[in-house]
Amino acid sequence: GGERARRRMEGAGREAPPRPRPRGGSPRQSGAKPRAGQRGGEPAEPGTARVFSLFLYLFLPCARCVFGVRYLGSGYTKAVYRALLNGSRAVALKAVDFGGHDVAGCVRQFAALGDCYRLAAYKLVKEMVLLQRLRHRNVLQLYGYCYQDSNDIPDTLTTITELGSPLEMIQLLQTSWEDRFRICLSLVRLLHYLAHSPLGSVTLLDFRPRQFVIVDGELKVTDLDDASIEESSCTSNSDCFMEFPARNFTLPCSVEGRCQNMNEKRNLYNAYRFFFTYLLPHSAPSSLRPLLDKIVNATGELHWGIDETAAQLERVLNLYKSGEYLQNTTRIPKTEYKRVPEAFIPDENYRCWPSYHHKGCLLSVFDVNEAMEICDSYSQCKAFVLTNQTTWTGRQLVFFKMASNPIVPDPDKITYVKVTG
Ligand SMILES: Nc1ncnc2c1ncn2[C@@H]1O[C@H](COP(=O)(O)OP(=O)(O)OP(=O)(O)O)[C@@H](O)[C@H]1O
Repeated sequence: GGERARRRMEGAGREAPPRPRPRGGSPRQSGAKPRAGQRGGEPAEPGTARVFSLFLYLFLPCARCVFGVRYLGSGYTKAVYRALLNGSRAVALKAVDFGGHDVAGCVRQFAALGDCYRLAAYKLVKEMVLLQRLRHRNVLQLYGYCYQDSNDIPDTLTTITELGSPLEMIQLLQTSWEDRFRICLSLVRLLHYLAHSPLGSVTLLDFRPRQFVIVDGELKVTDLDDASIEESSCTSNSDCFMEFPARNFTLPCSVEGRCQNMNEKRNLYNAYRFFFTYLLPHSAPSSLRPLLDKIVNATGELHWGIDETAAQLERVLNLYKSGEYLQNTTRIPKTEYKRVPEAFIPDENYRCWPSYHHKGCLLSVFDVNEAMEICDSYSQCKAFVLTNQTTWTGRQLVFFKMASNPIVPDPDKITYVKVTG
């Protein structure tokens, strides 16, 4: 129950959000605080200039840069808020949670709020430094930080990052395989980066789904305070023991006295047990199932490292995107379809699962043949409409309909009507 006890103080006894307060006078002492804005000699990347300029003016009291602060959630140590930067861009603010388990527990024991704050703020600073050094599309982007006085403590730190939405496993299980595969692929790309990061091989000691958020359909890691870079030292293999609830592993101890690839393998097994088993095989295209099952088994047994796992997931992506996964299923034309260009059927929806639209049956297809196959296999389906929208893999979104009347002109769509008889 430690995990549970550790969590959730939401609602009860919550501190007020870090409402930015205008502060009188005292100009910021430069050099006294970590400078998230100093990006050293990192290579320029797209958007760097914009991010850098954000850093520059966020060495400011929070009140000067964020507005409309709203509480989002919290964990053991930190509370997260949504806010508007310059009144436009929505961002996430993270600050030490004075009502959280860490600070409250420490204060109960030591009755020293200032020191307890500093102890907890260490995690926030560590996370900020890691977010700054580990730059990848699946690591939450750090925009900067600001200061404010809070609970009589001067200059408490607030970090400002990209805003995400919490990763809800139940919700994910109800989405299309394509979207679930995207989560697994972003996770594997993240773990590949972490295994080869500029800081060495990084492991996420706390790997539950709540350490991640979704931004535009991609998974990103947000909570890095439990990240570790040190590979365990060992004198024999038995020192390299990894214990999980359902399985244990013993890794080889290298001649240098380090547990070989332990950081990478810990991440990978966690990815298997929290993500792959639930998200990868379930309702996947049948021709991809053998490969997906192989990935799930190999990671569950830790037979592969992250490089091989990443390569195999990229392979699945290519098979899916290129339509190669369809090749051994040649369509036997059961039904004729009449093509009606520049036409749309506004009503006549029926529900299907997993649909991209909550009212109608909106699915992604590789091409018109796949759409015909889908319509052939649903007795309800009497027509379908190709839209000009695509999914993240570039597949076309298609509405399946239970009748073809009324049909209206629409320059961006093509309707196919089943010709019966
Ligand atoms: N950038 C973000 N956008 C939206 N929500 C976020 C963001 N970052 C964190 N959250 C939410 O806030 C919660 C708390 O954040 P975080 O995990 O960093 O705090 P913590 O105290 O370290 O938590 P834990 O005790 O779980 O390690 C997360 O579970 C997540 O749902």
